Amino acid sequence: MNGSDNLNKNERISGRRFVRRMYLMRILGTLLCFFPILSVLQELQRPLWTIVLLSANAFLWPTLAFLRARHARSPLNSEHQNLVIDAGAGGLWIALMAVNPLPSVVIATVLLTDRLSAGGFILMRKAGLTMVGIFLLTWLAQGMPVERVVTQRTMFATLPLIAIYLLALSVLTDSIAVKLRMKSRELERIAMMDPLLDIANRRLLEKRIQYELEKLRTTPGHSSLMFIDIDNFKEVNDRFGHKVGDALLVTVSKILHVASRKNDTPARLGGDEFVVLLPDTSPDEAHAVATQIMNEASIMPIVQEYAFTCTLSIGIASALPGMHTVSEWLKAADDALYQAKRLGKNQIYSH
Ligand SMILES: Nc1nc2c(ncn2[C@@H]2O[C@H](COP(=O)(O)OP(=O)(O)OP(=O)(O)O)[C@@H](O)[C@H]2O)c(=O)[nH]1
Repeated sequence: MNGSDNLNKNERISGRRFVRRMYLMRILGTLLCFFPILSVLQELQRPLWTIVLLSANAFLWPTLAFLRARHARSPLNSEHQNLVIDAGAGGLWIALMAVNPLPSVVIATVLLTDRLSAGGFILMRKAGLTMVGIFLLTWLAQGMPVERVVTQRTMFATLPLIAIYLLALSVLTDSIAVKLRMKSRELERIAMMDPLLDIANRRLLEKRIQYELEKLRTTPGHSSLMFIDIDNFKEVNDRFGHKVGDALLVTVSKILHVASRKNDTPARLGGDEFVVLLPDTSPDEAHAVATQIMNEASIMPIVQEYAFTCTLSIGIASALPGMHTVSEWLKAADDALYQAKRLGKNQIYSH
C-alpha cells in the first residue's frame, strides 16, 4: 500500500465518521423542524401532499441521505451534497410556510450555521444560494404569500428546535474542537521528535537549552551538555549496510534514554551525533553519566553479531557564567568532542 492509498483510506474513514455524525444530527434536525413546519402548514390549510412530503423529509430522508453517502465513492462529497439538499428543502418549507417569521428565521439560521460548522464558508454559501433559489421558485409560483402572525402553538413548536438543536450543535462543535486540539498537540510532538528514533530532535533540544540558560541566569548552578558521536560510523554503514547503521543509531538512542534521568534531554542532532542536556549536573556527575553510557555502548548487541566493536566519543561542557546563547554552549560541547576524537576516540573529554 503506498502513501496515496493510505491517504485515501484515512479520508474514507474520516468521511464515514462524518457521515455517521451527520446522520444523527439530521435525524434530530428534521424531527425538530417537523413540528413547527407542520403547525404552520395546518394553520395555512395547505394540501395533504405537503404534509406527506414533510413527513418523508423528516422520517425517510435522514436514512436515505445516510445510505446515499455511505455507499458513495467519496462519502464526504456525498454528505456535502446532502447538506446542500437539506438547505434546498429548508427553502421549500420556508416558502410553503408563507415566510412565517419565527420558524422561517430559526430554520434558515440553523441550516446555515450547521453548514458553516460542517464544511466552512464555501459549503455555507452553496447551501445558502440553493436555499434562496428554491425558496424564490416556490414562493413566486405560489404568488408570494406572507404570513406575519406567529401563533402560540407555532411558537411552542419552534422552541425545542432553538434550544435542543443549538445545544446539540454546540456539543458537536466542542467535540470537534477537542479532537483538533489533540491532533495539533500530536503534530507539535512529532515536529519535536527525530523521524527515525524515539528521541528529541535539534528543535526541541535547542528550546530546552535556551530554557536552561535562562534558568541559570536567575538561579546560578551547574548544568552540563554532553556531545556524543559514534566512532567510525561511516565504516559501519560501508561494511554492514545502512540498515545495520540505522539499528545502531536506535541502540545508541535507547542507551541514552536509559542513562538519562527525568529532567535530562537526550536528543539527536543529525547523522550519528547525539546530545544530552543534563540540568543541575556538575562536571563530575556528567562524567559519571558519560562513563555509564560508554559502558553500555561497549556491549552493543547489533554490532557484536558481526564481531565488530563500536565505540563512542563524548565531549562534555558545563555552562559558564558568560555563556548566553544556545550555539555557544553547543559549540563548547562540540569542541570537547573534537578533543576526544583527536586524542584517539573511544573516550570522554570534559572542558
Ligand atoms: N545508517 C545511517 N547512516 C547515516 C544516517 N545519517 C547519516 N549517516 C551516515 O553517518 C556517517 C557519519 O560519518 P562521520 O561522523 O562523518 O564519520 P565517522 O565514520 O563516524 O568518523 P568519526 O566521527 O571521525 O569517528 C556518514 O557516512 C553518513 O552517511 C542515518 O540516518 N542512518
